[in-house]
Amino acid sequence: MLFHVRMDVRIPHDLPSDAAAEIIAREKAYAQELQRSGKWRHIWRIAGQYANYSVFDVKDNAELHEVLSGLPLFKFMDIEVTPLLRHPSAIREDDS
Ligand SMILES: O=C(O)CC1=CCC(=O)O1
Repeated sequence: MLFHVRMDVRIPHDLPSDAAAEIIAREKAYAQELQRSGKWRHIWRIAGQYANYSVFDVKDNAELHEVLSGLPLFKFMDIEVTPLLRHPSAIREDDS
């Protein structure tokens, strides 16, 4: 199943910068591993915001929840999920 996900990152201003940097480094490694696995299909920075639009390809809602709740930045994020399905007018064969 495909899901469009918006993540807004809100790291508290009083979090020490070395702690923030460590979490961000773990977030990057986690995200890149999921991209290599094919579960995290796209990640795009939203221009001018500490936020991204992503597309996940996972088995079901439960797997999406597991993936998202495992994000090192999870507790500092607002996350909005939109389930996707193939549009009847789509012509790309690999978009389903
Ligand atoms: O910077 C972000 O948008 C948050 C994030 C998600 C995966 C990642 O590496 O950073």
